[in-house]
Amino acid sequence: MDLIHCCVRWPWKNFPTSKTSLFQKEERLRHYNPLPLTVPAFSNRMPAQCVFSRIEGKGKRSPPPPPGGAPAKLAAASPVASRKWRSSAHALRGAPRRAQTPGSVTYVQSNLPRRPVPRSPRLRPGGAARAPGAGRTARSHPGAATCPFSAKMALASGVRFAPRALLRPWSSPVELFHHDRYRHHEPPAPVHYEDKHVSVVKVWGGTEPSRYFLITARIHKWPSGILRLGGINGDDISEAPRVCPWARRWVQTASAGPAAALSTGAGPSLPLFLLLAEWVAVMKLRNPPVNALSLELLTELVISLEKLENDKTFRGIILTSDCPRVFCAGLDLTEICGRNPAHCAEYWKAMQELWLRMYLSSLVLVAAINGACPAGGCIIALSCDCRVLADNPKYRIGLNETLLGIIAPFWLKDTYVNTIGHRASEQALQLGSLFPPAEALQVGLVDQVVPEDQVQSTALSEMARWLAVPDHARQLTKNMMRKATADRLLRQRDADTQNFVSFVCRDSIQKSLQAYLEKLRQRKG
Ligand SMILES: CC/C=C\C/C=C\C/C=C\CC/C=C/CC(=O)SCCNC(=O)CCNC(=O)[C@H](O)C(C)(C)COP(=O)(O)OP(=O)(O)OC[C@H]1O[C@@H](n2cnc3c(N)ncnc32)[C@H](O)[C@@H]1OP(=O)(O)O
Repeated sequence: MDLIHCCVRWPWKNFPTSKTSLFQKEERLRHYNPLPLTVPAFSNRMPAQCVFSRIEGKGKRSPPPPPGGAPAKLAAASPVASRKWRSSAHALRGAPRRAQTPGSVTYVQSNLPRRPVPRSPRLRPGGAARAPGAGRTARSHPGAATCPFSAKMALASGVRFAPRALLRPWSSPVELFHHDRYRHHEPPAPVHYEDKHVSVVKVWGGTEPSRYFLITARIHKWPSGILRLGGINGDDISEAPRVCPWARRWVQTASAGPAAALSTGAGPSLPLFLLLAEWVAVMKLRNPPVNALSLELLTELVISLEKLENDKTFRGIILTSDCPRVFCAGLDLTEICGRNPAHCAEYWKAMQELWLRMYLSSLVLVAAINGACPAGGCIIALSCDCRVLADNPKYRIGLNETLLGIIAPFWLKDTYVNTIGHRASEQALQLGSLFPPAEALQVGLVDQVVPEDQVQSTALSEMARWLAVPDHARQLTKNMMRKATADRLLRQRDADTQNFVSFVCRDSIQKSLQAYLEKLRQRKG
């Protein structure tokens, strides 16, 4: 099994959603001293992923910070680092204006006016209908002189934003643009911003109401090349054909996870205005040939889930398969065929544990089903919050236990009923139905059926949609919906294990399992 850390642009975890909190933050920010802040580093926990950067002056570029330097320190200080870092604006008040290090990453913010700025609506989406005074707001902002990037962005997009918005360390006009689109329920559209230092070639929005986006940026002052950051299309993170070495390194390390990016010290030195923070793990099942749930794989899955649950950096997991044509073949029949009762018991306990962990996981679990998904494979998928199935008639999904001469235990049945309803489950369970994609969608077993090459990207889109909901509310709701089903197993866990062991150890069942395995092997030949 593989754990791949994949970046999903997700800036909103700490973003105030209610009008009051938004207002409070604005009020605080209004009184910030407009001194330029040198951002010493970044932390993957910072709510601010967007760091405007500018290459100041014509001097030599400063080298990237050494490994274990400021970034590592800040990361170590995390999660309070971001708070400290934000409040450093206060600390700097009254301090002499610092000379900017050429090439250092700085916030684009300066000389903010203290006059009130219209607050609502904060932004208006750009496009043809430019909001009245859009350009004026940005141009008349004294900081605009030293901040052509933001001014131009405002002009180009036609959005009207308060200059102080630039102070908000967790946000940028680009983000605000999308946030606003989100609020107004408008479809996202590519936008184009220009500046002599940086041009954002395109901002690829997700489908509403997701708030992720991928940014393609050209960095003029660096050896030219287009750098695509983000990864909502699944795999664009390493697509950096001709970028400066720092950028390349950052992109490479970023795909290995935030920790790796930090440990090289590559992140903060980049002249990029986008840093990625919130992380989604992509878990790839890799137990060839068919990802049968062996005891080892079950154990691995349980451990990985626990790790990810405990690591507050993660908010979601995309579960998919690394084996061609098969998502998961369900229980590894060799683990229950010809084995002693103790082994069968251990095996079944591991299966229960995995189901309980997945079913009640506080993370968002999205199944990107890129292959056949029978029996236990289907249960793994049903334990997720959302399922995206590749549109291939060979990729069938369902609980086919009866065809093997065995019976789905009550908690498998409950999971089925909770997903597709009683009558459909009654029918499908008795018949051991395996649904092709179109039928699976119709019956409600999966949420989306998409072409095979779009499974991962759709799963990411789905993930963004689920992550758009505040964690606590989503988690409590999930718990409310699923707890009773999980509790039922928790109450009878030992009895269920005994049932399973005595059932599968029966001679008749062993014979039918053997025959089924034999049939599978012969079918191959
Ligand atoms: C009143 C109540 C009382 C008691 C209740 C208590 C307990 C209930 C008891 C039991 C409940 C148990 C619940 C079980 C849930 C399950 O998951 S059972 C497993 C069901 N799985 C299947 O039916 C899937 C079978 N496999 C396939 O259909 C195909 O292999 C698949 C479509 C997945 C892939 O097809 P293909 O790519 O063509 O591969 P092959 O068929 O050629 O297979 C390649 C090799 O893999 C071996 N294999 C396949 N599936 C399994 C498996 N599940 N376990 C182990 N091995 C498997 C196959 O034999 C081939 O092996 P070979 O290479 O030939 O050695």
